[in-house]
Amino acid sequence: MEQLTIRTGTEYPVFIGEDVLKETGRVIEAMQPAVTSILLLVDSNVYELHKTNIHDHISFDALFILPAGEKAKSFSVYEEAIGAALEAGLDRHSLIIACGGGATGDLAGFTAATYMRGIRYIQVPTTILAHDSAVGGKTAINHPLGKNMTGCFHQPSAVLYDSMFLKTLPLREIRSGFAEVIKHALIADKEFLKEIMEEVKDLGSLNDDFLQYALKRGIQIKGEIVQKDEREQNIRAYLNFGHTYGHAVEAWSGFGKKLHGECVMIGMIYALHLSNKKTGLNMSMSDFISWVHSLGYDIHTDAPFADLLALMKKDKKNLNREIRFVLLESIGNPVIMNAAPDELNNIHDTLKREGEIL
Ligand SMILES: NC(=O)c1ccc[n+]([C@@H]2O[C@H](COP(=O)([O-])OP(=O)(O)OC[C@H]3O[C@@H](n4cnc5c(N)ncnc54)[C@H](O)[C@@H]3O)[C@@H](O)[C@H]2O)c1
Ligand SMILES: O=C(O)C(=O)C[C@@H](O)[C@H](O)[C@H](O)COP(=O)(O)O
Ligand SMILES: [Zn+2]
Repeated sequence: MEQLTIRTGTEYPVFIGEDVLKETGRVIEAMQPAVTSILLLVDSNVYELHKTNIHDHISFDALFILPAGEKAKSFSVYEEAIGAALEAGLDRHSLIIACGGGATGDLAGFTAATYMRGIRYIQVPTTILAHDSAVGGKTAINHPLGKNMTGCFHQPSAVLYDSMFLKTLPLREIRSGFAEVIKHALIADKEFLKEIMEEVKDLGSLNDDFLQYALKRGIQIKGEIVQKDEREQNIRAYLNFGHTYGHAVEAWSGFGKKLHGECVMIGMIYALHLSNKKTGLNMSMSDFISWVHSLGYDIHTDAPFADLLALMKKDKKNLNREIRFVLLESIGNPVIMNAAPDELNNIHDTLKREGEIL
């Protein structure tokens, strides 16, 4: 087990590796002021698959089982979660534990952030993708008009990332989650990207040690950015690389139909092409894209550009009605630039015409 520390407005530990779940009791006992009661919010699939371990290592006063995956990030489930907290009698010194993937973490974090104007929560991430979502304190639910449109920044009190959970992940979820690992490499660390591209040839047989290393490196990269800009006033937007076009595809497809990481991969390829045009990024796209294809990513959407544009016009990064994209000047060097609808349309058309990706 390894420990990282995230220092934002508050400071919290991230435990990562084997047997981390066993630390839950110790972590909660150390919290000040003392925790009065605990509500566990858990993804339904995770609860079915890991019930014994969850009951053995997490003690809680009330349990609320969430619909699996993205369905949890809705206004109706949010209302139910607040209801569960009220029925359980949670007070201002109570604790919510989020056990599941990014959807569970985002919903549980938002519930904790808003229940009685804010109580503490702990993240127990169970997916590869959640190396990203469990750290940094972005919480949210979706709106049909856009992804994560209602939410706030609320840092967890601790993150307990036990590798045992990852053993039951379906390949499609491994692939989705790994897109965010690749994102962290692209925005911050050229050597890390090289290592990943050399090491990872088959996402169905990832080496355990390499995976732990890659998740830890991803968390470090995210942590370094979030510590400098907790509330996305400037450089935190780099973590949104691939998300402008990606979130539009995700919303257009109907939340949960295409997975978040699948859409981020589409969005990253789009953003790399846009970077080639706008920043002069000098990157061999064909090597990268053939590696991405070999890992089984389906880089295809039927979404018409006009629909995606309407969604991108609502992106949270936009200012003064200008669409702002995170682009790369080189691997590891992101930059934020305005992008006009015409140039975005050109990239979309070119990629379609070449049949290369979209
Ligand atoms: N807050 C942030 O900073 C942040 C960062 C990245 C992504 N996100 C959000 O995270 C969400 C995606 O998260 P995700 O990819 O973890 O997906 P998820 O939470 O939707 O879970 C994906 C699927 O995997 C199942 N699952 C979870 N853990 C499992 C396990 N250990 N074994 C077997 N099945 C398991 C779930 O039941 C679900 O069906 C999106 O809503 C995205 O917007 C948030
Ligand atoms: O932590 C961040 O900041 C990110 O942008 C990480 C993203 O991977 C994540 O999907 C996040 O939820 C997107 O945030 P949003 O502000 O675009 O909704
Ligand atoms: Zn993301």
